[in-house]
Amino acid sequence: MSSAPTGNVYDLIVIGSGPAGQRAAIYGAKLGKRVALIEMREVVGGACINTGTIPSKTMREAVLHLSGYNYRSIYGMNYRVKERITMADLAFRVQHVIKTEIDVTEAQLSRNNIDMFTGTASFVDATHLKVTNSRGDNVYESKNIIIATGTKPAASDKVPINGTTIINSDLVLDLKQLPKTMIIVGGGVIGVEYTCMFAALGVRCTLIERRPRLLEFADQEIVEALSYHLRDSRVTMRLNEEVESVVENEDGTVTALLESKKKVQGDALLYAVGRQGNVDELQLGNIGVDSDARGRIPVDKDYRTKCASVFAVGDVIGFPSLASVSMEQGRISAARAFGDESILSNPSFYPYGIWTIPEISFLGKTEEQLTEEDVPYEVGVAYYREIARGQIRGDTTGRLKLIFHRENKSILGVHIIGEGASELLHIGQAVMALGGNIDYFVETVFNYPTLAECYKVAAFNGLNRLRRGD
Ligand SMILES: Cc1cc2nc3c(=O)[nH]c(=O)nc-3n(C[C@H](O)[C@H](O)[C@H](O)COP(=O)(O)OP(=O)(O)OC[C@H]3O[C@@H](n4cnc5c(N)ncnc54)[C@H](O)[C@@H]3O)c2cc1C
Ligand SMILES: NC(=O)c1ccc[n+]([C@@H]2O[C@H](COP(=O)([O-])OP(=O)(O)OC[C@H]3O[C@@H](n4cnc5c(N)ncnc54)[C@H](O)[C@@H]3O)[C@@H](O)[C@H]2O)c1
Repeated sequence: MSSAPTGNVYDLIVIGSGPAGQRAAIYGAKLGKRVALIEMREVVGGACINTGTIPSKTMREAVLHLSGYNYRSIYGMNYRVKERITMADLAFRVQHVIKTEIDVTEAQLSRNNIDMFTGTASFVDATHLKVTNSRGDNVYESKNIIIATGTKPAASDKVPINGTTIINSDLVLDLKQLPKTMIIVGGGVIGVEYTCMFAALGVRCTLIERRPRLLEFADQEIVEALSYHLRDSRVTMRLNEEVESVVENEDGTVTALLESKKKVQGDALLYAVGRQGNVDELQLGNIGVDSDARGRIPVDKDYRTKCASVFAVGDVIGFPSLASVSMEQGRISAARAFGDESILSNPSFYPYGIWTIPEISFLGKTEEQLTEEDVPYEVGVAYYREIARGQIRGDTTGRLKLIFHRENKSILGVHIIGEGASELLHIGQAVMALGGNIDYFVETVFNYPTLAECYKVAAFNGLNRLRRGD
């Protein structure tokens, strides 16, 4: 065993400063422990602040604002806040928010007396880490180590990412100009979110997905509603098609070669076929821990790896790979490391927010899952077009769908597509988590005119169907 200098001994060391690592470190500090956080990048925040969640959600906001997209149903299809939107317009707002988020995060970490070290961490053994940076190596020691190293975009030898015409989700803002046509490979969350943004900017998009449907974990009816919007935005969807390779053409365009021998040409291509865990640098073999082919580390319910002193949280452990859930896993792992059982969090109530245009949000079961499980359910739906706030906001295509048990009327799922979906979902989440049933919505008065009214309308609709025995 290598020993660390006395000053380098901590109660807890966290590797990675994304949402999982930040929350683990702060929770440890709040328990009064001496905590160090190691980050290989020059800036804190991980994929969440620097390349993933925050940039993509800020870009979406800029797209919606500048394109006037949300108000076209009121002022006409030609309504724009700015003609000729450039990548620089989008990057301007994104860089501002990234900088602010980094500042806020650094302040939180330093306020909690967390020691920050820049460098790449690797395991020497179960309680010692080597941290390497341009100035050399240092060894740190702790009885508790939390891996929160996140993921990077999956790559292929046959897809030459060049940062200009062939990009992955880390490089979207490096595009010098908006392409006229764009190919998006992968109909998962990243591919679909960016397709919506580029389509709202007037880019002709072709979305290629090897499975028969997009977002396969979401409710089918909601995905069908989204597909309607994609087609309406002139997106061509090629489902059941796998991209085998991508080539750069002499005229500067790119061509995706499909397994079916078809070819799709475009000005630019976004490759979004999943993510790969950041485990290569960690030397997990030195602590007897394995990762799978996608770089995911197996853990138990407390996020402990096979090596008792080492936990793993966030995207590096796989599904659901969300910033929200990564934060919670970070807190729980730090708590468990010090025998604190006080945080109880039920994964069945974890929500999903997909920032498509319009956005989608859901929690609980889908109709397909309940049918598979032979659960007797009924559905109540409210359409935004029937809700005053929907008309006021100019979103007349949204809908909220409540799924509830036919016998005890407990809420089994809430699925929303439409502006405000991700915020609106939390009402259903609270009722579900607190064990309420659909009667709550019937008996409760909501502010008017708000989208919350959808819950009441959907509840009445569902109960009427139940009575009629539809
Ligand atoms: C385009 C995109 C959009 C997204 N949108 C959303 C969204 O809307 N909502 C949502 O909830 N989630 C979203 N996500 C997912 C979200 O970003 C991740 O779930 C979250 O960032 C995972 O947090 P993490 O802490 O596990 O890892 P990360 O945020 O990836 O952070 C890991 C950190 O560890 C560092 N690191 C890696 N290896 C080492 C090492 N050996 N030594 C030192 N440091 C190391 C990395 O440099 C990085 O800073 C999105 C992701 C992407 C890519
Ligand atoms: N709003 C959010 O919460 C949000 C937003 C973005 C990303 N994320 C997280 O990031 C993670 C990664 O997202 P992602 O979209 O890259 O991965 P993903 O695994 O969700 O989707 C990748 C898609 O690409 C398809 N695919 C793979 N190879 C292909 C090929 N050769 N040709 C055609 N299609 C192919 C797959 O079938 C799959 O549907 C997700 O797990 C998600 O949790 C979350």
